[in-house]
Amino acid sequence: MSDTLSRLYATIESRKGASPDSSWTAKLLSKGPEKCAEKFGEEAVEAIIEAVRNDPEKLASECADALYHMLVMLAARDVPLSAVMDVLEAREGTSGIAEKAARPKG
Ligand SMILES: N=c1c2ncn([C@@H]3O[C@H](COP(=O)(O)OP(=O)(O)OP(=O)(O)O)[C@@H](O)[C@H]3O)c2ncn1[C@@H]1O[C@H](COP(=O)(O)O)[C@@H](O)[C@H]1O
Repeated sequence: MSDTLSRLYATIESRKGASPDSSWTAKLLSKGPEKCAEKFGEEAVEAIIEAVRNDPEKLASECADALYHMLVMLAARDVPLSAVMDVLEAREGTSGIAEKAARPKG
């Protein structure tokens, strides 16, 4: 599963500097990191709408769009997918409830 994401991230990286006429990724990246972030936000909202509507097929499709646009947003800021995976791996085995309780109060 994460192999698919890794391959997709590598494809997105390879589009840096490609022609915006032939690649949607290149077109998006050429608009800058802020636009990429905005686009991710739009796609995330579309996924939320399908989750609320409870349409499993459309939810899966919108989440695929959101994941793709999240990877584009990361690439636009030169944050590798491995950095995200490292954070997730470091959290493995720690309950979210325990993590929240251990946070410094402030
Ligand atoms: N996974 C995706 C993917 N998901 C969604 N999209 C595109 O993201 C776009 C967003 O859809 P929208 O409906 O929001 O587009 P829109 O309404 O025209 O956008 P606006 O003009 O309203 O901003 C569409 O053009 C989709 O085709 C994707 N484009 C590319 N990929 C992957 O990226 C690879 C490289 O793609 P290119 O960079 O185009 O070669 C592909 O082989 C795929 O694996």
